[in-house]
Parts: sequence; structure tokens; C-alpha cells
Amino acid sequence: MKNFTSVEDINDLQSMIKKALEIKENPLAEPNKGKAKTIGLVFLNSSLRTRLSSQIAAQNLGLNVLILNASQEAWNLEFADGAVMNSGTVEHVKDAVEVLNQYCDIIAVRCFARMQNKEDDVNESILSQFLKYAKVPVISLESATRHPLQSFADCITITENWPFDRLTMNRKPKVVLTWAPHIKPIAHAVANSFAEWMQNMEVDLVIANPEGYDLDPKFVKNTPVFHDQNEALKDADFVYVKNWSSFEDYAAIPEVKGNWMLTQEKLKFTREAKVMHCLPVRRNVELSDEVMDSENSIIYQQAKNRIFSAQTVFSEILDELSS
Ligand SMILES: NCCC[C@H](NC(=O)CCC(=O)O)C(=O)O
Ligand SMILES: NC(=O)OP(=O)(O)O
Repeated sequence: MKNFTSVEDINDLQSMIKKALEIKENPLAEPNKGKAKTIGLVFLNSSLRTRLSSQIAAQNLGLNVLILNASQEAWNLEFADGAVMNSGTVEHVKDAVEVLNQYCDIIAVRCFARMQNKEDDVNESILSQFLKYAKVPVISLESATRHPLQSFADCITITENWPFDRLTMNRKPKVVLTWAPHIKPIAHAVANSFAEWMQNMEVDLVIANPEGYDLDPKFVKNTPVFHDQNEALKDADFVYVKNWSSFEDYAAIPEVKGNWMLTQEKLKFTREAKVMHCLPVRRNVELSDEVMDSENSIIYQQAKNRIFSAQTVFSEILDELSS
């Protein structure tokens, strides 16, 4: 694995999940694998889970970890080619990445959608510059259109919670990615990425969202989309709750009829579905306290699995560096 920015960067998802579950059994099995190597974790946006789980994963492998909370601690970066930098930005991303090349064996970066210009976000205007200027492997810690370490952790979590003998069960789990309300425009990365990874799993995926909130067709592909949440939830085994803004009318939040917050009442339509969310979650807006704190929730397990998705990816990249 050279870089890790999408599901396209892995060869075999099932063997990656197997490896992650082995790492989970014994996370300290290879304490010197990353010895004398340095990973730089660069955050252009806020984080709790990604920052801490990546740090734990790197430390478990003996990597040196540099963390730059760039939005708060570093110089204001310029991303435009040929910019005359006589205003607010202090350092060009080209120079920043060239310097990171001097310090790091792996560069990991979080660069959310800026939600100002659809083309910029769809074309990954920030991540693409890291990929262009980096001379070392680049890992996405969530970019404008994808959150691959989250989606990989989601695959691990679904696998752990669908342990039945698939042959005797004779059916795939039904997984529903449902839109949920929010108070402000939210990016598409988590939802896009979840759809993309689920399309590579042995599951029946459906997406539920209100009219006006269809995701980018590039990510939806042939996944069935329901505009009636209750209909989509019927017989679900897993319900993944997530807000996103309009893709078509980019970053708009058109009015929604009815209440899309996930409640225990709505779970009655499901097969006692397990509930998932990437966190952070707006309680009693996206889902009710009752759901969040119920036996159905596997949300903290998902957060824990962020360690093992990251450790598996770092481990694969270290294998590549030493080959
Ligand atoms: N990294 C996981 C999710 C990040 C982001 N959430 C947020 O921006 C929440 C912000 C808020 O709730 O105000 C998202 O959903 O794409
Ligand atoms: N799920 C997730 O990526 O959380 P953070 O934004 O806190 O890293």
C-alpha cells in the first residue's frame, strides 16, 4: 500500500479486516515495527477520535509520532497555485509539505471539505496537493469526500457484530445508511465513504435521505435510495446514522418534512438493529438519548475500532517502506 485515501488503495478488504481483528487481539505484538520511523499527523480540522486513535496505533507499532494541530498551531496555509501571498495566508502548502517530507516517513492529513466551492471539494483540492508534493506515503485522516479510516473501522465493527455462520444464515445483513437532522451544513465524506466501503462488503446496503439530500451519484452507484425512512429501516440489521447537506445544491440545507431523528420507536421496524455513528453526535438531534444509550448502540465499539483500522493501515504502509 503506497497511500491510503480510499478503499481503492487496498487489495483485499476481507484480509484487511482479518488482520485488524488479529491486531485487536494483540495490539502490542509488533512494538518495534515502526522503530526509528516517524509519522506526522497533520490536522487542518478538529478531531478527538482520529487524533487519539492514530496516536495510539502509531505508538503500538513503535513509531515516533508528530502531531500538528495545524488549524490552531501552525501558519495559515495557502492552497492556490501561483497565489500572490500578500494577504492572510503565510505559508504555501507546497513548502509545508516539502518540509514535512524532511521530517516524516509517513504523512497523515485531515482536510475537510471547505463547503465553499463544489468543484474544489469534489476534486479534493487540499488532499491532492499533499499527494502531489509528498515524497512519502500519505494517509487520509478524512478529506473532502472520504473518511477511509472511519469506514474501515465500520467494516471491522459490522464484521464483529455479524458473526453468525453466513452459510446457515443464508442471507447478508441489511445495512441502512440513514440521513439524520443537524443544525448546520455538514460534509459528505463519512456518508460517501461508508457507502463506498459497504459496496465492497457482503451486505445489502440501502440509503435513506429526504428529497434534496441525495448523495453524489459517483458514491451512490446502484445502491437503492429511499426517501421514506421507515420503509428503508424495515428489517434492518445495522442502522448507520449520519447527517449531510445537499450535494446537488451544494452545502444547502433544504427544509425537511417529518422528523428524521432516529428513535427507539423507529427501531421497531428493524430486526433489533445495531445502531452506528462515527461521532461526534448531536444527541437528541441526530438520534435520541434512548437510542444512544441503548443495548442496540455499537457506537463506542466503532470508536474503539478506530485504533485497529489505523494500526492495520500503518502496518501495511510500514511493510511497503521496508520492502
Ligand atoms: N470526523 C467525523 C465527522 C466530522 C464531521 N462532523 C462535524 O463537522 C460535526 C460538527 C458539529 O456537530 O457541529 C462530519 O460529520 O463530517
Ligand atoms: N469519527 C471521527 O473521525 O471523529 P473525530 O472527528 O473526533 O476524529
